[in-house]
Amino acid sequence: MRTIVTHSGLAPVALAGRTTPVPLLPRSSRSCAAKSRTLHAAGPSTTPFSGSSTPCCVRQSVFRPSRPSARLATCRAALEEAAPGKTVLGFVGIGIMGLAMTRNLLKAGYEVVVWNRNPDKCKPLEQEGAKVASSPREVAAAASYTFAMLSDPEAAVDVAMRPDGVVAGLSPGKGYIDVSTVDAATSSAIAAAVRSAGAAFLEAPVSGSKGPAEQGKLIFLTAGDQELFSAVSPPLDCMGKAKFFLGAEGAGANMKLVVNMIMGAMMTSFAEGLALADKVGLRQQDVIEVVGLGAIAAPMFALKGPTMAARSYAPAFPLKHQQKDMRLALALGDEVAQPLPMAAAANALYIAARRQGLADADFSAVMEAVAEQKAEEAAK
Ligand SMILES: NC(=O)C1=CN([C@@H]2O[C@H](COP(=O)(O)OP(=O)(O)OC[C@H]3O[C@@H](n4cnc5c(N)ncnc54)[C@H](OP(=O)(O)O)[C@@H]3O)[C@@H](O)[C@H]2O)C=CC1
Ligand SMILES: O=CCCC(=O)O
Repeated sequence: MRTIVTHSGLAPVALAGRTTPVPLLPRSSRSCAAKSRTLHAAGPSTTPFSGSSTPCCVRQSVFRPSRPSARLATCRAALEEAAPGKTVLGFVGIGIMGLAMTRNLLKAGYEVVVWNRNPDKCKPLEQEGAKVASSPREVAAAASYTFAMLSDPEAAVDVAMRPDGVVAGLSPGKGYIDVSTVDAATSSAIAAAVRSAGAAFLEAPVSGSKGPAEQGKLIFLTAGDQELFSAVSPPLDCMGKAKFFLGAEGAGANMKLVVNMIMGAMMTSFAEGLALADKVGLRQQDVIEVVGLGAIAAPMFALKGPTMAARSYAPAFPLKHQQKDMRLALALGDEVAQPLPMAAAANALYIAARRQGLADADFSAVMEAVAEQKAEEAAK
């Protein structure tokens, strides 16, 4: 597992529901007890709990308000490194990704307590040894570290903060790791609620889809409490091939939105290319092969091209989630006055595909919106 501890020089913080970059004050970092595989890629990172007894990899000053933060006041319990046979893990949100990720934790020998809104989705995991809880609170109360993989910001907030939600089951010494794709403000709000319960928070959205989730080859884009990052590194390593610690919470969410915005626009461009090729009598299979041999070759094109040519869209990454990510990325661009015209055009196509009833199909079904648009244009 590749581990990278880095930071961007700007720590995203949520202010009045917005994500605002705050400059980090430069200071030399010092490395202590760093894991041998930890690579300090780009300078210092943020300091985790000041009162923690666990050594951190890097330390630095971060601009903070003069009032002591809730984080420093409440999060003092040391976090134990997770280990199979010793640590109980929780997982809420057993969808496409949650199912595959939990399976890898079970395979690694962890005791796992799970919850899903639709309890039927927990049944296969129960047969594989997971315990099924009746609420998110029950999961967090039973587990040392609880992971969440939920659809969108609304679901993430609800599962964390409802009366029988995760936060109600947390206490000092526990941690909450939200691996859902959400915006930085949502993540910061959840982080504040988690810390007010005395627990630690890590946002850890993932790059990689159903296949990498099944193969334990996800890429974790984490930020938040670095001590929790260290404590849950063993389970992260069961589920992924690389993990980044990017600084204060918000940085992981923003990184994920940047990556998925690029991916979403790449997919629409690819779909347009396939549609145009078809219109001018080229074989789509030939286009896929030519693209795969040149400078714009991409694993995504190789994986999705043949099924797009066959107009078959079994969901690995549901289109409604890709459209949500485009929406969140555009909102982020709006906040920081960054024009994103390509992403905006791509987003319109994902919206069109949703209107065609393709929200639950794979995001490559945006092909149908492209083809439809071309047909409409031709009819004009
Ligand atoms: N699929 C992929 O390739 C990837 C997805 N992601 C991100 O991971 C997250 C999950 O994706 P994925 O597993 O594909 O999606 P799914 O649609 O398969 O799963 C969504 C999960 O969220 C739960 N959920 C939705 N709304 C609520 C709610 N209001 N209260 C409680 N639970 C709720 C669903 O419960 P229920 O079953 O009851 O509906 C389900 O467990 C998303 O944020 C997505 O963007 C990130 C990387 C890759
Ligand atoms: O959020 C979904 C990402 C899908 C992928 O990285 O392949």
